This record gives sequence, C-alpha cells and structure tokens, in this order.
Amino acid sequence: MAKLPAMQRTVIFDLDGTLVDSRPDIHAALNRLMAARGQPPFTLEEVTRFIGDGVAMLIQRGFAARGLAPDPTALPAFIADYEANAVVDTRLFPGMAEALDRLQAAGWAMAICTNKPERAARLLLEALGLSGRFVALGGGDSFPVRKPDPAHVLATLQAAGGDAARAVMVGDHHNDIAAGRGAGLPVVYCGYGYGLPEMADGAPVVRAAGELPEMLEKILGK
Ligand SMILES: O=C(O)COP(=O)(O)O
Ligand SMILES: [Mg+2]
Repeated sequence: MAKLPAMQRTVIFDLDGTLVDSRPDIHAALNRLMAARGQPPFTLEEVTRFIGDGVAMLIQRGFAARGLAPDPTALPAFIADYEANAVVDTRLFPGMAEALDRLQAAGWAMAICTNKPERAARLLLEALGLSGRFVALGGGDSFPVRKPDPAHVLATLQAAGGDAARAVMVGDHHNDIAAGRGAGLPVVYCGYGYGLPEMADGAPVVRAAGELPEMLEKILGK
C-alpha cells in the first residue's frame, strides 16, 4: 500500500515577546498617551507587565496605575499612534530570522496567534518584511475570543490549514500556555520574552530563539 504523505506540521507563534521585541514602541506610544493626559512616563519594566492581554487591557492597566478614570477616547488614540509608529525600534529577537529559515527549510508551516489587534500586527510584519513567512494570522480582534481562550489558537490553526495532532504553540505568557494546552497542543515557553518565569507552568523552555528549531523537532519530529 502506498504510504500516505506525512501531515503538515504547523507551529503557531505568539507575536509580542516571542517573535519580536515590540516593547520599545509600545512603551513609547503608551507614554505619549499618558503625557497627553499630563501623566508621568512609565518605565519599560512597568509597561512590560501591562502587555499580554491586548491593547484595551494595556491601557486599562496604565490608567489604573495612575488612578485615571476610564476614557473611551484613549483606545482609538493609542491604536492610531501605535499603528503609525509600530516599527521604530521593534525588531525580531536575535537569532529569530535564522530560526524561521531553519523551520521553513524543515517544512514547518508557520502561523501567528497574537492578542495584538490584527491590523497593527499585519503592519508590523509588513514593515519587518515578514508577511510572506506566515500562512495565517489570528489577531486579538480577529475572532470573538482571544488568548487564553483555546478557540483563538484553534481558529488560527484552522486558517493555517493545520491539524491539532501536528501542531505546537510557542509563546512567552501564561495566556499562550493556557490557550495552547486548552487547544490540546504541546506548548513551548520563550524564557527570553516578557513573561515571568512561573508563567512557563511546567512547559519546556527555550532561552533564545536559536533553540526553537531543535526544541520543535524534539516535540514533533517528522
Ligand atoms: O498585545 C498584547 O497584549 C500581547 O500580544 P501577544 O499576544 O502577541 O503577546
Ligand atoms: Mg507575547
């Protein structure tokens, strides 16, 4: 009997803190929003703790930290500013371009599941010349739900034409680990990202982008 071709392997990446270090531009945009309200700037470390649950939550945390009442004009103002300045200092993490090359050469299909709004995520990928690398992108506003809801991962996987039996989720936040596990996927935690060490929650950890190809091959060999 003819052997069936091996099913496509898919890796689903988180974006912020996993593929790219986007903190400097998120930090700058949030501080401009605060400055427009007469508020002092946050440190990079403070803003790092606010990232992970999408842009509305980022602003909510920033406002709460300064004791400001919610302001419905803040979200559209932040998004417009961030979209115009998303790739001033944002770059792929060191070694990530080579890691993506190796994964592509090994036949992995690659997709992105991010809580960042889809349009900002697409602009960012375009500006970094990365759009062609990924077969699908599920943003924080692409579906009715977002991470940690596993349905966000599954909808992204479906858009990528992937199969849950041959897919891995890679991220830097407990939302990524929870969403990936909830979707029934093996998960990998990026220790170089924005999360706190305990967010790995027992998942295998990579300390640098260069460790990803080997780790993914170990989890899901050909
Ligand atoms: O926008 C966020 O809060 C986090 O985005 P991420 O899901 O790509 O890490
Ligand atoms: Mg992240």
